[in-house]
Amino acid sequence: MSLFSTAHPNAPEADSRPSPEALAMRAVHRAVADLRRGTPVMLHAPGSCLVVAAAETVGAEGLRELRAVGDASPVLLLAATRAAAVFARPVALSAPEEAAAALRLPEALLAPERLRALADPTAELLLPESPERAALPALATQALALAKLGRLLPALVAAPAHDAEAAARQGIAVLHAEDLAAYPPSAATTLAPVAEARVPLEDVPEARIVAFRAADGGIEHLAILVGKPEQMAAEGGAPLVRAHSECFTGDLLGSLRCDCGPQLRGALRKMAEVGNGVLLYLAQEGRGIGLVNKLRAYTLQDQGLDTLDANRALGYGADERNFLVAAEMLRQLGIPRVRLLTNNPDKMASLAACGIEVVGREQHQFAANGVNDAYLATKAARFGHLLSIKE
Ligand SMILES: Nc1nc2c(ncn2[C@@H]2O[C@H](COP(=O)(O)OP(=O)(O)OP(=O)(O)O)[C@@H](O)[C@H]2O)c(=O)[nH]1
Ligand SMILES: [Zn+2]
Repeated sequence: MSLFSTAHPNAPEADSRPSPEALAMRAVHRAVADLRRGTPVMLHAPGSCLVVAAAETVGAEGLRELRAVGDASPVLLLAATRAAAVFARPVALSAPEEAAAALRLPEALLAPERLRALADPTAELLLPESPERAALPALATQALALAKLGRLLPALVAAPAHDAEAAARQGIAVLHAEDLAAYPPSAATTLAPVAEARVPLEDVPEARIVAFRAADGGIEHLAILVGKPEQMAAEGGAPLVRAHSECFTGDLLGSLRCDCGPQLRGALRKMAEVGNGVLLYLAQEGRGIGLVNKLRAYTLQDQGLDTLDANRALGYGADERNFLVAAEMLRQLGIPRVRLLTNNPDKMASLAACGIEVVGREQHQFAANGVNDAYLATKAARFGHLLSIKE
């Protein structure tokens, strides 16, 4: 029987439609993918529409499309921290919750390379004229949140619009603001194990890897199981667990800028020593800002900012992670109680808030290496990590 035959046993019923949640998630993914490609998308809420494109990816074609759909000339939306640097002075925000500012875009600035430079604090900012502030359009903060979901710089060309249907007819993805607001929790609940294999490791001969995939189409999260932690949990024990956020540079290349490599290998060695444990390898590169933005943050750190202020200069928060995914993986593995290998009290609180019983903490500190000393000191001083730092 052909896979495409309508008589296929798994063919959907004629009247079966995806659930509202599935449709909402699909709309977010399409919007994120379009922003990453430089295509405009439209955000829609009762009474307002905003058409936006990412300043770092949009090209001439995307700008033409955006202007064809927008009602007024576009402005540039920036996170408040980035706006302050562009205006070369702190931006007075009218309300404390206002985390964004808008900039007028005269024709000279409405060019892809100018927009990229305005968005990116590591680029040289050569402005033909001094920038002026514009009124912040409705849905601006939601639009910037969408850019962050795509791990893009929170910087968007934006124009108010009135007709979502006309935009859809032009092939522009339309996203309801409420679907975007509901997105992060709904994505974590769709996690499911998709593959499992025995993978003997240098330090852990008895290791298994279980890969979990979410319906968000993102990179899979991995659980590395040492020994039989599920059995220990079933008998009421609390296995050793490390929730480790991916760090391409530290984990894979042995970068000296951070402590991730030693923490990863050290956690696995510790679990091998005690006979069991779970290392959750979470696809949360750069504390959730993605590898590209982490590299930008490193450039800013070489210019004198610390790891926290570098994130803020990019328009991101100090730590964009949540541990819903980690909690869901533990639940599905049958491990509701854990002893956590960490120096980060927020990680413990965050897992506990997601329903995991954290019965204890094991210190997970490794000696500074001469390059990461300031990074570790910042973690202790500004993130509240429980590290003992030698003066
Ligand atoms: N944005 C940013 N991310 C970084 C930087 N250095 C390391 N990271 C990322 O930070 C994450 C490492 O965090 P973890 O080791 O999981 O956790 P932690 O918050 O340090 O807490 P511990 O459990 O005590 O290690 C990884 O995703 C790294 O890519 C940096 O300078 N900037
Ligand atoms: Zn790292």
